[in-house]
Amino acid sequence: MSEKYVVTWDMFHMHARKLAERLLPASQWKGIVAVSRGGLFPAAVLARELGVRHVETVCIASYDHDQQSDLRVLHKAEIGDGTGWIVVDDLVDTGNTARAIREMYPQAKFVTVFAKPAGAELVDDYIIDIPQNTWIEQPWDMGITFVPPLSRK
Ligand SMILES: O=P(O)(O)OC[C@H]1O[C@H](OP(=O)(O)OP(=O)(O)O)[C@H](O)[C@@H]1O
Ligand SMILES: O=c1[nH]c(=O)c2nc[nH]c2[nH]1
Ligand SMILES: [Mg+2]
Repeated sequence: MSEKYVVTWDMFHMHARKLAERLLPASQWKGIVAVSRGGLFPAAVLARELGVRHVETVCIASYDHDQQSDLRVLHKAEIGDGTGWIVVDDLVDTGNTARAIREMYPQAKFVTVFAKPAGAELVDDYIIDIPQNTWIEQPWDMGITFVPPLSRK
């Protein structure tokens, strides 16, 4: 990936809240399924904003840091075809994970915070468009580090 898009916790929280607003009224939902691990973060915000207490997971791994590998489903929430459920992930990139989710839960409302063009059409809603050649650096993958002053560079 040639570019980087750095996401702070504040920005992530703001975008996730905006996503929650678009999922009102909350009474239409039976619960939320987080696509673990990335989806756990927006799922917590959606659950809080929508007053949802029933939160499930579908556990999928497809990247070793930034290297894509075979998609592995480690755990699957038993929610039938997904009717009345929100399924949330942090982002859609190539769309591989999204395609697997669609197959598992065809009737669920599948949402993400970020979407790249190759996967954008596979989600029902998302907040921020990101170019395909850009790696999204999520706040849970970063830490605060010392930056030397300009005069010492
Ligand atoms: O559209 P795709 O190309 O499938 O990429 C999107 C998926 O990749 C990341 O998960 P990852 O497999 O890295 O696991 P993690 O959520 O545990 O970090 C991200 O959280 C999405 O679930
Ligand atoms: O942190 C991440 N940033 C990305 O851009 C991405 N694409 C797939 N998986 C990803 N994880
Ligand atoms: Mg993920």
